[in-house]
Amino acid sequence: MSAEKPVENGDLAAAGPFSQDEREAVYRAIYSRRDVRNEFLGDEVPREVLMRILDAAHHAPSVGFMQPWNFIIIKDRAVRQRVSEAFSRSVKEEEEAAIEPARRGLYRNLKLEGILKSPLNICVTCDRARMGRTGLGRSQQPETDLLSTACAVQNLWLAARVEGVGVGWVSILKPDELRSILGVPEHIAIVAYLCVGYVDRAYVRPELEVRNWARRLPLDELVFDDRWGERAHRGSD
Ligand SMILES: Cc1cc2c(cc1C)N(C[C@H](O)[C@H](O)[C@H](O)COP(=O)(O)O)c1[nH]c(=O)[nH]c(=O)c1N2
Repeated sequence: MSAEKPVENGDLAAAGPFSQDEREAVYRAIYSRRDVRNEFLGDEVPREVLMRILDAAHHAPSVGFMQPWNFIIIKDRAVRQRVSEAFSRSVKEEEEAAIEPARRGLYRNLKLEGILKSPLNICVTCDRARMGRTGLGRSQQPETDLLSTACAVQNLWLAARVEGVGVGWVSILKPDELRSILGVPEHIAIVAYLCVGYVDRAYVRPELEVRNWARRLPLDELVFDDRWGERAHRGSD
């Protein structure tokens, strides 16, 4: 794909607004998407549903249209058992000790993964050399390949939501342990380990908010006008 080609009629189409119902559906997916740990039903997700979700992930934006992702679908219970053990080791040996002592009791009561409870797990990886070492858009920000892969995860998460499928991201795992369990080559970065399965109930607010671990920050405090820290134009827009 290197010969120059002019844009033709038909390469562009009307990009009009969504109808009210369509808008509401998209925002509903965004606001009701949750990180799922414990509510998995265990029923198998049919291949065609899974492929719709992965195709949505595959339509995420990516730097230089690099599409650096791969998706490893993990159903084998023995493999998930090994990942679950790696998770428990990481919690006990490192993460728990890093939590401030006053919050350790609360931390221990949090459920932070559904590796075995969900019927399948997906590991999302990033091939950092897929389009050559530094493709279009990466000369100044090489990490944008990883960011692109995170965009794919978000598409996956939202598409799963509209299919009634819950997703939980587990990052309390050493990438090298995952690499060895899943046979991921050295040059491929591990970006996300996801627990995936049908759910019939979900938290209305983030579970970490419900359990008093953190609260949603007011958007107003996070938005600046023109320069960091400035809120000069608020109310006059
Ligand atoms: C990169 C990354 C990594 C993790 C998470 C998310 C993301 C984006 N989250 C989920 C996280 O706790 C959750 O998104 C927030 O608490 C907000 O809740 P909702 O996603 O809105 O339900 C998460 N949750 C969990 O129980 N164990 C984990 O290891 C992680 N790791």
